[in-house]
Amino acid sequence: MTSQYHVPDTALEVNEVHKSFGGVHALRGVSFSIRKGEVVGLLGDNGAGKSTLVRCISGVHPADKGQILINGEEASIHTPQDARSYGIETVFQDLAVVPNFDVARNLFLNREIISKNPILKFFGWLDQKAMRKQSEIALKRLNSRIPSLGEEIRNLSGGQRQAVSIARAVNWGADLVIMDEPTAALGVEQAAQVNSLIKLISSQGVSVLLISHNVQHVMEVCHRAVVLRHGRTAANVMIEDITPDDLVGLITGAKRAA
Ligand SMILES: Nc1ncnc2c1ncn2[C@@H]1O[C@H](COP(=O)(O)OP(=O)(O)OP(=O)(O)O)[C@@H](O)[C@H]1O
Repeated sequence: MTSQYHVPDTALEVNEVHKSFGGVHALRGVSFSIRKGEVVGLLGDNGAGKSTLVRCISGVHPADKGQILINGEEASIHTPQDARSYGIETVFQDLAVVPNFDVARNLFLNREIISKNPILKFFGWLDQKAMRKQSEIALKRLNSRIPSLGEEIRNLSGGQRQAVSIARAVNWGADLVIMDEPTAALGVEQAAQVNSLIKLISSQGVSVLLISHNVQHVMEVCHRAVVLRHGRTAANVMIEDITPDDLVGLITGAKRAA
C-alpha cells in the first residue's frame, strides 16, 4: 500500500508512527519522508523521540502503529535484519567496530567471506584476500584516507573509525544510512572529513538520516531538517529556508513551523 504523499524518488517514508514503552508514549504519530540522495537532519531536545524513531526504522524496536515505506512499498521491519534487507544500515554511536580487528575484517563483520577451499572452509577459515580486495574497492569509492586495510581499528583516529563504519554501511548496498551524532566526538578536521563523506555518499544516491543535537552541523551538511518535539513532528524545513536561530526556536518550542 502506498500513501497519498508518495513521490517517485522517495527513498523512505514514515507515516504516523507510534511507539510506547509502558506508559511512556515516545512517538505520537511521526511522519516525514526522505528523497533519494537527500541528507535529512533529525533534531529535537532530549527525550523528543529521535533515538526511538531511529530504532523503529532500523528494526531495533518495531513501531506499534503506522507505516514505514521503502521506495514506495510498505516495509515490514521487526528486526535489524529486516531493515538491512530493505537497504537500511545504521551507524550507531558506538560504531560497532572490534578494536583489535583490522579495517578489512571490520568492514566484513558478521558477513565474513569464508575460504572456498573445502578443507579450510570446514574449519571456518576466512578468505582474507577476497575481503581485502573488496575492502579496497569500498574505501576507494569513498575516497577514504585510511592508511592501511591491515591496520587494527584501535590505531585509527575517531574520524577514520567513523569512515570505516560508514564504508561498511555503504559497502552492503545501503540505500539509506542512518547516523547517530557522527561528529559528536570528533575534532574540527575529522568532523570536516566525515561531512565530506556524507556529501559524497549523498551524491552517489544514498540517502542519509542524521541524528544531531548540533544545529550548525545540520546547517552544514543537510538538505532538510525534521524536528521532533514530545514525540511529534514539530517541523520539516528546507535548510535554505531557515536560519540557525529559527531552527533552535523550533527545537525548543519557542518558534512554531510556518
Ligand atoms: N527502552 C525504553 N524504555 C522506556 N522508555 C524509553 C525507552 N527508550 C526511550 N524511552 C523514553 O522515550 C522517550 C523518548 O526517548 P528517546 O531516547 O527516543 O529521545 P531522544 O530524542 O533520542 O533523546 P536524547 O537526545 O536525549 O537521546 C523518553 O521519554 C525516554 O525516556
